[in-house]
Amino acid sequence: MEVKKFNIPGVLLLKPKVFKDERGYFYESFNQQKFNELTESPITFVQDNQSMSQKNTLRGLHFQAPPFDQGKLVRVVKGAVVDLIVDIRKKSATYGQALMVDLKADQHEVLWVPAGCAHGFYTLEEDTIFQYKCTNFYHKESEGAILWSDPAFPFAAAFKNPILSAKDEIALHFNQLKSPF
Ligand SMILES: Cc1cn([C@H]2C[C@H](O)[C@@H](COP(=O)(O)OP(=O)(O)O[C@H]3O[C@H](C)C(=O)[C@H](O)[C@H]3O)O2)c(=O)[nH]c1=O
Repeated sequence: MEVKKFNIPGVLLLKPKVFKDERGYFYESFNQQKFNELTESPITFVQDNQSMSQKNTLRGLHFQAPPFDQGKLVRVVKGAVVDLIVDIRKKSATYGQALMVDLKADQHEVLWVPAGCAHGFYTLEEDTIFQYKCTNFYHKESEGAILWSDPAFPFAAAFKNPILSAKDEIALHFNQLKSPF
């Protein structure tokens, strides 16, 4: 399996081996042993999520505060996204840094987003299906959101007038965030 690291510590892009034959393809989208070897820690997942979004939708930037913080192992099942990550770990050398990672269903890549990062994605195709494993359960009271278009991030220059939820329309500016990490 190929693995790519980024400037934000802990973020990993995994490219599993894809087996193709006359029927189509097969690949392991998650393998606990291989994942533990890569992250060098016994990370387990307790909840799987899936969302479908129209083209030009932006979901995020979201996180859950400890003790309900979530690491997410994300992938695109249909369509394509630009995955959006911001490091909100106060003691991190990359605190406030943003990352954009292209994820396309036909590339079969899986992205690990560690807890302590705000996460979102922007859809590039109609009916894009996004699937992800979470290391902690959903806990609404622990949810936090940062405004995707904050000038501290490069996202507003990249995406024009995306479809947003009411919650995401009014999220906090980054400089108002009191990060719980
Ligand atoms: C996240 C979540 C939501 N919900 C309910 C709450 C709402 O009634 C409905 C839609 O939730 P929301 O609008 O927060 O969904 P997204 O905007 O896709 O949120 C996600 O967006 C970005 C991409 C993330 O990384 C997070 O995993 C997650 O916050 O599903 C649940 O019942 N369980 C859950 O785990």
